[in-house]
Amino acid sequence: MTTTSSSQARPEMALTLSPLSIHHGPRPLVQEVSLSVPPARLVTLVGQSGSGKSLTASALAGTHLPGLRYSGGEVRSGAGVRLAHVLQNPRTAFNALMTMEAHALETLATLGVRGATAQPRVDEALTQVGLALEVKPLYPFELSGGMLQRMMIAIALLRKASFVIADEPTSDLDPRAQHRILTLLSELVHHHRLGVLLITHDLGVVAAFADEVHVMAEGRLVESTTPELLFERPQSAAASDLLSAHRALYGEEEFHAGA
Ligand SMILES: Nc1ncnc2c1ncn2[C@@H]1O[C@H](COP(=O)(O)OP(=O)(O)OP(=O)(O)O)[C@@H](O)[C@H]1O
Repeated sequence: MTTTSSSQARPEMALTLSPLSIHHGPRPLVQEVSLSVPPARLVTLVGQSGSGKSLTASALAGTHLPGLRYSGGEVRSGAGVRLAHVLQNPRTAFNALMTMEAHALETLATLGVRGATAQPRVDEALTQVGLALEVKPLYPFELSGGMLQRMMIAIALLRKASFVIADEPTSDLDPRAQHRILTLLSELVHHHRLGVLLITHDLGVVAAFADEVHVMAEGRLVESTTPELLFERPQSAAASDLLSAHRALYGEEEFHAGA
């Protein structure tokens, strides 16, 4: 989970990335990609493996990888707005020697919340993400991947993050656990005005949960549209390919939101 800054959130401003390019030596990995994640919207980023989604998302989360050359890519989100980065493999985000409660309390302590006021906040966040309070004394190895994903989201809530960047947050989970996490994120978007950038390989997820979809191919953003239009009239070859692959797996069913 990454932090940009502290103080008061201004949730009316979008999280934006000005045109970003990333090179590895002479090789372009991301080319002139800009993105905007408004509050209360679930924005998805799709594209074939290697198309540059994760590099773009991590740059938006403020992470620049060593050995790569970044140009442009200024991140703006309004003064004091906090971001949370929910990682593909949640286990790497936790300290193996700390309980869930210790993680949560440490998060609150960084915001100056300690002592008697901290405990009810922890319980509230765990309940919000559907985790039993019995997880508090448990260590990361004692929780499933899905529980750890929920815990990452609980920590994002404790940090009062206005935006969550989630890189295939459900790829390790079984379908039911996947659906629960995505439903939770979607509820936070629509009831708490959270802005979410979700990287996914699954156009079924796009159809069911996304407000917007951006398609990447070979390091470029090639299409930005709504899920409805993506399914009805894909404009780019990359979107058509993703759609054909999706239909080959799941059949010809038409788009329906909330599927
Ligand atoms: N640290 C790095 N050094 C060199 N090349 C890298 C590095 N990280 C990523 N790349 C390359 O950049 C390209 C884009 O990678 P990225 O991880 O953003 O793709 P992606 O669309 O997220 O793929 P996937 O869906 O498989 O996660 C790939 O060709 C990858 O091999």
